[in-house]
Amino acid sequence: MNKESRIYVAGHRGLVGSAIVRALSNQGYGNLICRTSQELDLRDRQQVDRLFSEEHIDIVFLAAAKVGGIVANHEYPADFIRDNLLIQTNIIDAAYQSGVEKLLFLGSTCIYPKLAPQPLKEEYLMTGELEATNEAYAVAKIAGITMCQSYNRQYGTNYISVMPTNLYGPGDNFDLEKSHVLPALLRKVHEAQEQQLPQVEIWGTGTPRREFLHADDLADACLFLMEHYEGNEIVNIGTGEDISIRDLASLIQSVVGYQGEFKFNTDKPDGTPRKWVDVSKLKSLGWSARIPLIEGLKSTYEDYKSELQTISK
Ligand SMILES: NC(=O)C1=CN([C@@H]2O[C@H](COP(=O)(O)OP(=O)(O)OC[C@H]3O[C@@H](n4cnc5c(N)ncnc54)[C@H](OP(=O)(O)O)[C@@H]3O)[C@@H](O)[C@H]2O)C=CC1
Ligand SMILES: C[C@H]1O[C@H](OP(=O)(O)OP(=O)(O)OC[C@H]2O[C@@H](n3cnc4c(=O)[nH]c(N)nc43)[C@H](O)[C@@H]2O)[C@@H](O)[C@@H](O)C1=O
Repeated sequence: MNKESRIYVAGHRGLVGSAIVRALSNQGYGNLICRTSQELDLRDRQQVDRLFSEEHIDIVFLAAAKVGGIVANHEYPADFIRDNLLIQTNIIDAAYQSGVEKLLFLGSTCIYPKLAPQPLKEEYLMTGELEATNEAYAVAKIAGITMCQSYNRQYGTNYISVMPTNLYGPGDNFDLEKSHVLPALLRKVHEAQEQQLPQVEIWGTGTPRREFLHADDLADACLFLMEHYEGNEIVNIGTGEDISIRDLASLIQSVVGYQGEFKFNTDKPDGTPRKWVDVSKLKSLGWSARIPLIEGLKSTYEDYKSELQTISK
């Protein structure tokens, strides 16, 4: 990858894709190719082939996917497996057919078994049963990883796969039914504060533990790996520190300045008990996360409030 490379960021309006575009622009990569889902439906192979034949793409960041929180994954498994298999298969194969130099595929730490030993090492892939709430999504991600590895072996391509932990940041999805926990709790606590509500509902027991990485750190890691890593082995991306959902809620409470209480709705699923990421491979390559959770929460909350102001104008 060099500063003249023609770089396609699939999913450039999403949480991850927009952070990758910011990072590429900040580092002087000027030839960026982007399409919204309205302009190009990545589930349609003909449309994908047309993009690759017209744009002479050198590099691909595959950050387009159907993404959602625990309940969305659980309720719409068919949509998650179909859309993700189509999007990633179309892009990976079109990239091969058109001679793309290098591609980065975004997986997720949900590919690891539900009860894998902690912290999650890359070698735990396919060593046990997946978490039921996101099995369909995880199977699609595992297919994407295997597809990249198989193309590398058979066709000599240079495709890498990264497994980020739970992400957050500006431009996240704040829809209460479909989003992940961090944006959902920021919104719920903010609205409870505004409306002076005494309680905020938290799904599940509050005991599951998750690791949260800011999207700008993730994007920085993706660029670093595209510049410095080649290989068939998957690479975890995280901070190496996790937190319980209950403690995350308390942290958000302090950021928003909310005085009310939390009520735990145990009719909602907990999901995987823990997803603590082993980041030793990434560290040994020379990269570590920089944005502390509390700082990332504060800036994401400020961003959320400015978005609300823009919408209300
Ligand atoms: N968010 C997280 O916590 C984590 C995310 N990841 C992975 O990172 C990647 C990006 O996730 P994230 O940024 O959070 O997701 P978002 O939902 O924020 O963004 C996804 C993007 O994909 C695009 N997209 C979806 N369907 C189509 C389609 N049919 N055709 C064209 N474009 C489409 C959307 O485009 P448009 O806006 O134009 O509609 C959107 O910009 C995914 O692979 C995800 O699995 C991994 C671990 C954690
Ligand atoms: C990134 C990752 O994201 C998903 O897996 P998940 O980590 O379980 O995601 P989540 O952020 O939705 O929940 C984390 C925890 O938080 C609890 N929780 C409390 N209150 C709310 C709440 O209000 N909303 C949500 N969404 N969760 C809540 C919730 O019950 C759970 O215990 C998959 O898409 C998976 O495929 C994937 O890759």
